[in-house]
Amino acid sequence: MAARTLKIGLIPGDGIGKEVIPAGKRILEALPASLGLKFEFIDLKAGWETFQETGNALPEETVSILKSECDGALFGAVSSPTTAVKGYSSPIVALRKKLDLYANVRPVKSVRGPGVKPIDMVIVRENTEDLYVKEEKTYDTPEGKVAEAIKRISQRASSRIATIAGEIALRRQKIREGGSPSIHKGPLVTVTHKSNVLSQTDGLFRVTAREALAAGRFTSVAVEEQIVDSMVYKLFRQPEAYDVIVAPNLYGDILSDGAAALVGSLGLVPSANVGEGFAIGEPCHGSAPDIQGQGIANPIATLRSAALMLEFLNEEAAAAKIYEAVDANLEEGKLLNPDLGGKAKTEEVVQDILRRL
Ligand SMILES: NC(=O)C1=CN([C@@H]2O[C@H](COP(=O)(O)OP(=O)(O)OC[C@H]3O[C@@H](n4cnc5c(N)ncnc54)[C@H](O)[C@@H]3O)[C@@H](O)[C@H]2O)C=CC1
Ligand SMILES: O=C(O)CCCC(=O)C(=O)O
Repeated sequence: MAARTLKIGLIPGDGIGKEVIPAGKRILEALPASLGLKFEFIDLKAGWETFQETGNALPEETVSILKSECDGALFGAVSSPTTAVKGYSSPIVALRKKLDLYANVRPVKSVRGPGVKPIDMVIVRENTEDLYVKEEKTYDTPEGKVAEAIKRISQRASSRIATIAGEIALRRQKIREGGSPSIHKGPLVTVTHKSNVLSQTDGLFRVTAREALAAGRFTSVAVEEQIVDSMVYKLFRQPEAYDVIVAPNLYGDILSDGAAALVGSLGLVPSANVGEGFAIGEPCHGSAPDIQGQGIANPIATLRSAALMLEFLNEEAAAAKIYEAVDANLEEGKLLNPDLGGKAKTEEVVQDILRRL
């Protein structure tokens, strides 16, 4: 069999992005040759440091190389400022839109072990609209300043995100039927929203998602809905109840960081930004300035993001190898980074996982 060569863009960004993306590259390079996969890597720039050097947080070259040369990419994290800086705009938010990576898929899974609450869910977050259209303005009134933001929800985006959520639920069910142990009995998609208050925007998301999931091919998928605030409550009390969650952009972002706390650390939770035939693996965490430069960032979210990217590039066997090696490290629990209560450095965890691969 001729080897398939995948061209992967590497965008470390800022802070611990620079510490974890090299680990993602190394795990791809270390995959067994028997899988028939080869990789070529292209280093690409984006982020706050890039903005300071060039005046542009997302150089046009990065976008054009991703579009014209790459099969996929790994994105670390960027340090976006919390106060407006003229000319700066979050490069990852822009990339998702420019490449039409309409789904942000975030699996959250606990480690198997005695006394550990089993959690195995995927949060499927809409990735192109909602408040992330970033159409904001501030104006003066006699009572002081007022700021406004547009929350845009479209039928098209809501329908396609619910459709991919349904497909992911079916795919998970198929893996279970293949004999993988699971805490879930059948495929379930939970649609989350706040349409009791935002009846137009979240109302459109809710109705459209339910319509998409009513399609014939999803008849085996149970569909539930849950208002986002009580969803947080139930997520914390009964996380094992969730299989696939589909959410508008901002709720999906918030829910997935919350869910990360349930499985031990943001440093464990991966994501993939998925479009038609293209995927960017991206850890859910940010640039973690509080630990940057110490060599202690947990690389696992990035390693799992590399695997997730491979899954969406139809390389499930290669992805499974990475998941197994990571799970073996966590289940043994001897070499853990400080976010999980251990003392290991990033490099030690990477070495341990590479050895298991
Ligand atoms: N996709 C992206 O590029 C994202 C970027 N950010 C940016 O990151 C910066 C910092 O944001 P924060 O709110 O502090 O969120 P953060 O996710 O960077 O950090 C939150 C907490 O989790 C810890 N943490 C995160 N990843 C970890 C890892 N791999 N290993 C061990 N501990 C880890 C951090 O040390 C910190 O205590 C901001 O400038 C923000 O704009 C935030 C989220 C996503
Ligand atoms: O800080 C940034 O530039 C982007 C933060 C993005 C983020 O949290 C997300 O939506 O995944």
